[in-house]
Amino acid sequence: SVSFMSSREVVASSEGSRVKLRGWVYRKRDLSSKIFIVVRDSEGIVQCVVDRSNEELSKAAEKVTIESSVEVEGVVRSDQRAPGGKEVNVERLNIVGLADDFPIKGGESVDYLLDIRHLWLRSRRLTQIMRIRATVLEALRNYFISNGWWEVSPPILTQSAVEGGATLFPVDFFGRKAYLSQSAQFYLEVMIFSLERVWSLTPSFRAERSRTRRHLYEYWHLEGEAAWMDMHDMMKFVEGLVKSAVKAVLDKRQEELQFLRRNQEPLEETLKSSFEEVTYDEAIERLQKRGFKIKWGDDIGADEEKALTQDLSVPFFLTMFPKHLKSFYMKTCDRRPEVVLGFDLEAPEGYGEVVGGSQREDRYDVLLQRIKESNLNPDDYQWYLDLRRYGSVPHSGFGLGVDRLVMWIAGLDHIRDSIPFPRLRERIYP
Ligand SMILES: NC(=O)C[C@H]([NH3+])C(=O)NS(=O)(=O)OC[C@H]1O[C@@H](n2cnc3c(N)ncnc32)[C@H](O)[C@@H]1O
Ligand SMILES: [Mg+2]
Repeated sequence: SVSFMSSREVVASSEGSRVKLRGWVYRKRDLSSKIFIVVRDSEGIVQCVVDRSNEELSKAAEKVTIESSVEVEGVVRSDQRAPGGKEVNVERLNIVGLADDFPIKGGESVDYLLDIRHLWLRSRRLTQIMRIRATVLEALRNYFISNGWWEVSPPILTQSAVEGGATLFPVDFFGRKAYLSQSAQFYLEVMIFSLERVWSLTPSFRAERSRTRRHLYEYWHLEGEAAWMDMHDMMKFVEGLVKSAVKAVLDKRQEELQFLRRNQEPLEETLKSSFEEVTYDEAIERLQKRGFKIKWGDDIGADEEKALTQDLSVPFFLTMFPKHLKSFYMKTCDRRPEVVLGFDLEAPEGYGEVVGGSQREDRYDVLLQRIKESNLNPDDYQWYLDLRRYGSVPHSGFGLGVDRLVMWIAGLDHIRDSIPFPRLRERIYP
């Protein structure tokens, strides 16, 4: 007997082949002499045709509803009008699960579609995006592993604010205050004294004040930390990491990029170019030339990032920030103590920051001073300070926003479509 084939295999089968496929009813058209049923599976769609002259088959075909799960058996026939140029002449149709009236018919509001995200994720557009996301994740993991970095598993329940107290989500931990992790960084810094080069992929949580198209409240955070590497060493590694993800999508997800009508030129150019380093000083000058009322020491926010990246096709590094703009753990520049060895990777086409990283302050007394300057309680960071008391080493690290990287590579307008279940200011359902 014939075994089940994917929609891709069916469309690739030659005329006259007998095939069996299964999936969900994506579209249905009821005509006088035929009923067209388009079946969707994880690989794509296939048009199946029921001839009305077959009464028993027609009864089943009339009964089937959108998103019903079905098994189909029949013979492949070429027809240029059908998706992929092939269709199946149905000889057997088994309704596995008859669907209720499917609530998505087209034209629904974004808010309503987010309310039924658990059903909207079946849509072809989100399915293409989730395949791109999976390929990005696979490439990122493989890049670390193939370069000999060790995956570690940091805690999510923590008592340390890494990126400031304003975006912490507090958790009641049996009467003690804890927080959902903003970043695994400090725990990765522990691990470099044994494994030297480590990485983790975890959810990070940010109680963001601003609602923008590139902020989630729970996002997927790929972080790396390495002993002996300085800021520029780490920037070189990050460039290779990001390029590996872009290359994987260009090589393996062409169908999806074309379905999304993503202009691939910037991605292709990214692979052919090296990422420029633009210092904060230079960025301020560029913004002033563009008419921004900005001076040295001001923050470079979303609008400024957009202006700096809008007309570019290749990511670039923004480096050497004023100390007061950045986190306490960043190492100050010996030549310019008012500047820290921090870097952000800015994605082109207006997407902005996708990676934040730095060389870390490895001197105990300077780090302690920076903690105090930042109005933090040194007692909360005693274990982190300890790392500078027992064989401290120069070291650097970074955090990459997976959802932001997917948003840029797939060319999305809003970060919410880069992740299956976006956590937004008003949304933790479904
Ligand atoms: N190990 C490290 O050195 C990471 C460091 N402690 C850190 O958390 N840096 S970061 O705050 O810039 O966040 C890193 C990246 O994490 C992403 N990010 C940061 N915040 C968000 C939100 N709210 N939504 C989505 N993505 C976000 C964005 O791409 C940032 O560049
Ligand atoms: Mg940042």
